[in-house]
Amino acid sequence: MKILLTGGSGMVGRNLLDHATAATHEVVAPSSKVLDLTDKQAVALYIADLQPDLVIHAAGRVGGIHYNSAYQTEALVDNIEMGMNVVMAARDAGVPRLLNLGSSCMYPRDAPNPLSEDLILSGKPEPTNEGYAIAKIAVARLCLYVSRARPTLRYKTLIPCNLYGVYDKFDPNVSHLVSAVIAKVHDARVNGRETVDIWGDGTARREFLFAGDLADAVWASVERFDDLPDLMNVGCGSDYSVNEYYEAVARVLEWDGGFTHDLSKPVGMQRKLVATDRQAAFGWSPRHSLDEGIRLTYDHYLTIGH
Ligand SMILES: NC(=O)C1=CN([C@@H]2O[C@H](COP(=O)(O)OP(=O)(O)OC[C@H]3O[C@@H](n4cnc5c(N)ncnc54)[C@H](OP(=O)(O)O)[C@@H]3O)[C@@H](O)[C@H]2O)C=CC1
Ligand SMILES: C[C@H]1O[C@H](OP(=O)(O)OP(=O)(O)OC[C@H]2O[C@@H](n3cnc4c(=O)[nH]c(N)nc43)[C@H](O)[C@@H]2O)[C@@H](O)[C@@H](O)C1=O
Repeated sequence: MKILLTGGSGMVGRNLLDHATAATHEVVAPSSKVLDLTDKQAVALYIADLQPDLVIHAAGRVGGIHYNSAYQTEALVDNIEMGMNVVMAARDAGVPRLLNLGSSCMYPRDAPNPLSEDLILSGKPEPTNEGYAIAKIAVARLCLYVSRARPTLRYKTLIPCNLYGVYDKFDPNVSHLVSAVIAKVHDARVNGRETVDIWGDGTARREFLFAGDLADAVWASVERFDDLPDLMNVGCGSDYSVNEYYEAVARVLEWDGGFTHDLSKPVGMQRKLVATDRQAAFGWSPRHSLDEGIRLTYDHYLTIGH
């Protein structure tokens, strides 16, 4: 198939391109310099000209809790513009299949865990990523509306839990938990520091999936697209406390220092574990343990000049 991949230079996009299945398709992955997805007309012309069989929308303006709470305008506007432009251009060009990436941030702050797909829009999102969540919900809903109005077009959304992995972002201004902890513990290790700071009291819980596993789930969804539900969580089915993620990184990086807690930092949702019933029924599950994923991510981190 001829596949348009947006976000090909990002963590998810690069893991998708590295996956063996990518080589069995014609994957076209324009960079943001070639195709700015916030430019509605450029996107419409590009997709009408390319006429892909499938679009994988993996582009996004995304950062961890600090970025998303500090840049709510950009998180809302960029993600909603990119998503609307890509979905509407695909619809108008008659692209038959589209796979959109949402996020577990779409779920209401106070929804019961594990978070099942029917809970979307059942309550207010987490304030620290409200703009991002609204954009993600809007684009996921747009996919549903387009498919309902034109049944020959199947536009579906995967809802990944938090992600980490090779090609992740390690800058503390934009990084998510696991990549941030790897950078902080590495810094303590090489500079002989005895303590590392944890944001919050460390009791919040998170589910982190290795990005290589998400890529595998996306390709499995592409290969068995007609069996895929319109909306499906992608997760590892278990979560850990923030404190436990710090302990896991210290274990893998073989650092035996201590931890302090900075209670002035944002904490976000107390828990964010996605339900994996639909994922199990679809017949997919992740392969990497947390320690294996941290090891692979750290090996990558060391290759990029640290
Ligand atoms: N990371 C996570 O924990 C999670 C991520 N997701 C979702 O997965 C997707 C990928 O995330 P991730 O790989 O981590 O993100 P990254 O920040 O690593 O990559 C984002 C990608 O989007 C591209 N992009 C951003 N703005 C534009 C634009 N205006 N035009 C064209 N391309 C643009 C970037 O290109 P460039 O570098 O050129 O700007 C980059 O390729 C996103 O939709 C995100 O919301 C969902 C759940 C968790
Ligand atoms: C995937 C989803 O996830 C994002 O929300 P989030 O899950 O809250 O993001 P996070 O991974 O950055 O934080 C997870 C938890 O970890 C704690 N924490 C401790 N110490 C550090 C630390 O040093 N850095 C960070 N970032 N968090 C820390 C932090 O206090 C919080 O409790 C959305 O913005 C959005 O990007 C989105 O799509």
